[in-house]
Amino acid sequence: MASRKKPIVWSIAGSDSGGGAGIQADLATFHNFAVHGCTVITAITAQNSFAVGHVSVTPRRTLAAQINALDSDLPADVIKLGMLADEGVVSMVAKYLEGYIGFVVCDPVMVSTSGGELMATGVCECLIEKLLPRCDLLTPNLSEAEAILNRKIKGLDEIERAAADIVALGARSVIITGGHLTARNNERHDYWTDGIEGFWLSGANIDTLNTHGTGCTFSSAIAAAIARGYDLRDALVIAKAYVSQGLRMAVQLGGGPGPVAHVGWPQRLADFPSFSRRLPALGPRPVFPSCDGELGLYPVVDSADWIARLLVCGVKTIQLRVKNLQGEALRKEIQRAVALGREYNARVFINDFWKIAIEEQAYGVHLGQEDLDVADIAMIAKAGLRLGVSTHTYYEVARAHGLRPSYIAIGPVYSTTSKQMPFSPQGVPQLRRWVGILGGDYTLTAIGGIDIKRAKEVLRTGVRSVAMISAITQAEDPEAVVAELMALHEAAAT
Ligand SMILES: Cc1ncc(COP(=O)(O)OP(=O)(O)O)c(N)n1
Ligand SMILES: Cc1nc(C(=O)O)sc1CCOP(=O)(O)O
Repeated sequence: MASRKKPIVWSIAGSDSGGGAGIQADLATFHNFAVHGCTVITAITAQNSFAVGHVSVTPRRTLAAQINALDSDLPADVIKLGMLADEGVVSMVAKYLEGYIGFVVCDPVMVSTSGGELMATGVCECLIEKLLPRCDLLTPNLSEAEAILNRKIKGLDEIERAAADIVALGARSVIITGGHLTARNNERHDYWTDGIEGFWLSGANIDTLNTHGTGCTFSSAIAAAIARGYDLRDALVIAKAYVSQGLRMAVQLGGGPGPVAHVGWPQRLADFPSFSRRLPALGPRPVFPSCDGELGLYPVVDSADWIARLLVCGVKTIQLRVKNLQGEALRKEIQRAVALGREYNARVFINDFWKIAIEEQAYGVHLGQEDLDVADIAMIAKAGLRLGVSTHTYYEVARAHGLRPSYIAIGPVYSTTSKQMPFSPQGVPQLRRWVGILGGDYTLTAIGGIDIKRAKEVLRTGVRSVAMISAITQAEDPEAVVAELMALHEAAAT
């Protein structure tokens, strides 16, 4: 018998006879994420796109029988909680979760899109007391967050405080989603926090009436992405993209709001959110100049001597990545690199040292994700420098996308010996996926473990630039390697 490879996700939620929300939305989502969905049906609702007509809460014995049947044979990698109609259901689920060690995502379903009550009065308190402490992530919309906190959330500015207060009630983390209150700059902004750090995810404001099942789909997409091995922050980005895509593709099927569409892994950048630490300000964001065409071969070197040696060979993009100099010696190295760039009409990017790069009027700076926490991004844009940003995951791409940089670096494609990496190689298929998502809007470069042989398959993904350290700087004949790599880039461009 073949061994089990597919992750298992349970949905403990209500059935929606209309097929747009609840268990039905969860299973459609799980299928799209290639995880196996198991269900514990907590209630049967008779509903269509207009209204919830009838709710029948599952008898205790039937609820327990479903849980026991799954627990003994199909244990959950992740559990997603949806409609928990009454205190009995909440208590039984909470009891089961006492012995469960996996990740729990809870969508505190209270009211349907059509306005039907899906949680009895008083159950919210029980949920707060018994379930919240066992939730790794709670995904309330604004009105659910208001019900949990028993107060109105009056503006975008109050959302961060509300989220922190929900965490203080016991949930390990929370993301507050959607609602008219969160629209700004024609985007919708969701806020996540675990009480220690927090961030906003901003996505397109999709103008549709067909929003039935949005919350269920979002929470089950997060659960499925986590079961697939993604980190929580990546799962949030992927799930928001999945829902945006679903809203964009949604069609009206009955007379009322139609269901969110389930059309596979998100593919378009327009559906992906961007990330920001603080509430996005009203008005336009800083603008970075473009890189004036594809970057082509992109050596990353540690001295101005290397820059001089490679620019003579015709290299048109290069990065000074110095880790062992400071003070005047560092400034002199950067000054020389900038001057060489001017002399050879090449793009010279300065890694990390954005202040000196501005002072010396470099062509551009390259920043890693940690640098983004400390660099003055607006100042770099105002000085007219190009910005390149490293990315390794969905969350980091969302963060880069929030800045609209001049280029995005994707890595590591393969494992690298030039840098200690906390990330596994992304691989060529994922690079190809990134080229599909980002390539129409961003200049890209691929980095990490790429040598001449691998450069061929990397360039076949459609990426038009390969960045590399060791394949050039450790080569016996760097000039010959550079000539061959430049020819490969030229061939790929034609
Ligand atoms: C083109 C390119 N891509 C990625 C990196 C890595 O930058 P960063 O994450 O800042 O890490 P360090 O280079 O500082 O170790 C890069 N330098 N260039
Ligand atoms: C500096 C660096 N950044 C990476 C990233 O993925 O962000 S990979 C990497 C090292 C690239 O060196 P080599 O070409 O020798 O593998």
